[in-house]
Amino acid sequence: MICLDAAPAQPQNAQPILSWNNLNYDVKVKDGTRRILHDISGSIYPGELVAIMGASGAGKTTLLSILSGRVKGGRLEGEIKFQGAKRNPHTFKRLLAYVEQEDLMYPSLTVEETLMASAQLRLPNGKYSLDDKKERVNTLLRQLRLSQVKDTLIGDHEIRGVSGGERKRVSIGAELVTDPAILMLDEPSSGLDSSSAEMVVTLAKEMSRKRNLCTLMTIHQPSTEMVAQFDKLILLAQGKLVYMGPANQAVRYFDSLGYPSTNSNPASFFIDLMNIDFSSTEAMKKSEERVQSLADLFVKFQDSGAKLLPESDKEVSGDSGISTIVGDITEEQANLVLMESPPMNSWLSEMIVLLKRDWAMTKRSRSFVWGMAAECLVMMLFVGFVFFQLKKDQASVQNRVGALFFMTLMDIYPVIIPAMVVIMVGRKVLFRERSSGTYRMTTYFFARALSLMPVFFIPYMIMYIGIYFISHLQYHAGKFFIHMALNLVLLFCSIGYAFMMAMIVNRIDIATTIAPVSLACFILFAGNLANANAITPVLRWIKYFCIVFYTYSGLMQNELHGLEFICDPDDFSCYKDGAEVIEFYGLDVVPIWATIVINLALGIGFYIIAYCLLRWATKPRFLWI
Ligand SMILES: Nc1ncnc2c1ncn2[C@@H]1O[C@H](COP(=O)(O)OP(=O)(O)OP(=O)(O)O)[C@@H](O)[C@H]1O
Repeated sequence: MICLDAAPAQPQNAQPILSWNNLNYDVKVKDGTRRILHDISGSIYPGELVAIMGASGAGKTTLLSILSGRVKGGRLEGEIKFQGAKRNPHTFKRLLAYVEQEDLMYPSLTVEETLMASAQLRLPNGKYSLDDKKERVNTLLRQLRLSQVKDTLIGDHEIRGVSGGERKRVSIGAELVTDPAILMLDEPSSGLDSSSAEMVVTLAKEMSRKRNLCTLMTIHQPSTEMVAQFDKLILLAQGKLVYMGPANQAVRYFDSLGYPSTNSNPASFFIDLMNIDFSSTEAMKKSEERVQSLADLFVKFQDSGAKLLPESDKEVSGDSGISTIVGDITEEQANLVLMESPPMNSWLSEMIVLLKRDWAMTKRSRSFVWGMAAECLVMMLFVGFVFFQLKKDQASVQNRVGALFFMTLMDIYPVIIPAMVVIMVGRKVLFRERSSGTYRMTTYFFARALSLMPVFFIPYMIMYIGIYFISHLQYHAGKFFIHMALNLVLLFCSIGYAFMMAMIVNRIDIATTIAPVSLACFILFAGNLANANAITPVLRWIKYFCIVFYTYSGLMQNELHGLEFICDPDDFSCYKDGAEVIEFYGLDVVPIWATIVINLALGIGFYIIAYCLLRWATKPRFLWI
């Protein structure tokens, strides 16, 4: 039938790094289930560059997701072995470098910072010193042709950064900086021009050879030059395997089946052969029959035990200047793979790296940092001068009540919504990093919270101090520090609340709609707009869960106790002293110390809930076999 070579392509005793048998994958559709992959078997070896090709919808991404252990939903059957044994999820995750189609990185970090953070988080400190990690990053920058742009920001649609091709290479670099055994790339050429796409494939080849790394990528329609770089092809059509073998034998294989090449680009020829023609019912039926026949013939071919060998044992790729040895991986190379996953670094060192990374990003969010500082300065002057040098008359009672209420509002509205947006921005990167086990969730959470705090705490403290002295609240050291403590604890609660909301809702537009509504409830029960004692008993208890109520109550008691007001003896409705005001507003129920302690406890509660939600929401729910 076809020209077959007797000898195997791999060394006799070489062990595949990854092998899979009879993979079947079904998903639920409206009228039952649909089989996406049919009985797919295969194996890949260290040092090989393997491409999964097929028309759109053939199942390439699904197969790659299954092999990487990242498929979600549906029903998966079959067997996958890593180095001849059942995969251990933890080990496999740490030895796999997976580059998603979308380049998920922080836009405000530079290329070098991105690679360095990956190296510091993922390379074990016990094995690599800081200098070793720097050296490794520098080598990678050179190998990935990124040295020229190492100080350029990654960028996105808002920040001008590196080009699309360079960004893809950084994504690859961030994964390769570790010692992976397998590199998987989902459509690495998508969105790139032909020369950038070719460069990515060339680099993948170079890395595979240099590091004895098995690289598996899905690719839609590569150029002839790119196909020439691949060692092995996996061709899928309608979820069925129609070819798996040396890349330079595929044309010969189909020719022997009676399908001579009709295109100078082999990839276009394969896609034409495997494509379903939807132009008419008849054309569709014919193309479906052809695909079925190709799949059946490949099963027969595999069952016959025959093997396809590359045309030549050695080829040298001229244009890249990279030595591409096809099909002659030595036995020693084939088995030279890490068996164990690298240990995780200590909690503290992880925390320091993440804090530095988050702080670098926070500092560069100039519009956010300066916007917050400017807002606090403007509000300090505005509020301070509206309530300028409060006296002891009856009008000053209203002004004190209003100034303190406004200050509590300032602690929540302008904090919660921007903080929530900042927390939600890096969500996709977090999912990617958690899927590859880059760090612990506790270190991520602490670093994120701690790096946000100064942006709010520093300008807010200046604002509180400014308003306090401009408005002439009671000049008493003890009262001043209690006033500061009450406001700072509310600020701490607000950031915790922002974390919680950001974890409950996963879309910024929904979160920014829901948050103001929930904040409105806080304000209603704060004790200013509605009298705390006069709210209907059915709802009155809500104030005890309201952070604003405690702060406002504390601020009012702190400021008003000890004040005597000028009161016309004929005016029965005037307040004689602060105690009367506090009593009238119903804010004398909880002592000041308790308002601070309760708010602190509620704030810590928000952070704990946010952390639990973070763990739950970002937990990878992948099918595992
Ligand atoms: N969870 C799912 N539910 C329903 N259909 C699914 C699901 N996952 C995959 N599919 C379908 O399975 C088929 C294969 O999808 P897959 O994304 O693997 O194709 P692909 O070859 O990577 O395509 P493309 O090149 O267009 O990205 C498609 O028809 C897709 O719609």
